[in-house]
Amino acid sequence: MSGALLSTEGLASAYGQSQVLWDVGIELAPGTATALIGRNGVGKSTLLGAIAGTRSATAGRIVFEGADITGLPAYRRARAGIGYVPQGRHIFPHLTVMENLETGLSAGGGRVGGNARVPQHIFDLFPKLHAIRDRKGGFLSGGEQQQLAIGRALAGAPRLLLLDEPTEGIQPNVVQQIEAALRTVRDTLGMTILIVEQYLDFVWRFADGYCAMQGGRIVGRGSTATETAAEVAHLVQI
Ligand SMILES: Nc1ncnc2c1ncn2[C@@H]1O[C@H](COP(=O)(O)OP(=O)(O)OP(=O)(O)O)[C@@H](O)[C@H]1O
Repeated sequence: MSGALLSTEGLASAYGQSQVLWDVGIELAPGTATALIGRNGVGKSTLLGAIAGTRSATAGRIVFEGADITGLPAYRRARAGIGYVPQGRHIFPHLTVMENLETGLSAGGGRVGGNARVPQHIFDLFPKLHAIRDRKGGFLSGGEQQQLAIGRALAGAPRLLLLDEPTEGIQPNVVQQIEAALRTVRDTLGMTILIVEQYLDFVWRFADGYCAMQGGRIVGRGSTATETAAEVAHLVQI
C-alpha cells in the first residue's frame, strides 16, 4: 500500500461525449506541494475538479487517506478534508469577508467543531483579510478576493489544498503573500498542496514536485529540485 495522502488510478472524465482526462494516475505524498502544469486546455482544471468532486469520474478511482472517495459528492469531500480554491475564486459577493470565511468553516463540517470561529492563523497568513473583515466580497480587489478564497478553503482545516491558478491576474506583492502562506501551511501545518499554475517561476520557488499534462494525460513527473522550470516548460511546450 502506498503512503500517499491522495492517489488516483486510471482516472477519466468527460464533458458529455467529449473525453478530456485519460488514465490519470497521480500520488501526493503527505506534506508536499505538487505543481500541475501544462498548456491551456490540457485538462488541469478538470483534474482538480474531479478530485474536489465538482466533476465526475467516468472511469478509475480516487483514494484519499485510504478511503475510496470516487463516488462522494463535493461537500462530503470537503468535509473529509479536501479544500478547493477554484479558478475565478467564486467568493460570495453579497457576504462580508468574515461571512465568506465562515462558509469555509461549515464546509469543513465536523473537522472544526460546531461553533468554531475562523482560526486566527488565517488572519496571520493574510492580515489584510482582518482589516477588511466587514467589507462585502463583491467590493474586493482581485488580490483580496484571491486571499479570501484561499482563507475560506483553509478555514475548513483541510489536509489537502487544491488551488487553480491562484496568481492569475494578481499583482506581485500579493503573489509573494500567497507564496509565503502556502509555504507556511505546508511547513508548519503539514498540509499537502496540489496547485495548477502557469507561472512556473512562482511555483518552482516552493513546490517539491511537478506533474505535467498534455492532451488529458500525465506525460511527465519529477522533482523541482532536479529539473528546472525552463527544462520542464520545454518538455510540455508551455
Ligand atoms: N464545461 C465544459 N464543457 C465542455 N468542454 C469543456 C468544459 N470545460 C472544459 N472543457 C474542455 O475540456 C478540456 C480541458 O479543459 P480544462 O479547463 O480542464 O483545461 P486546463 O488545462 O485547466 O486549461 P486552462 O489552463 O485554460 O484552464 C478543454 O478542451 C476544454 O475546452
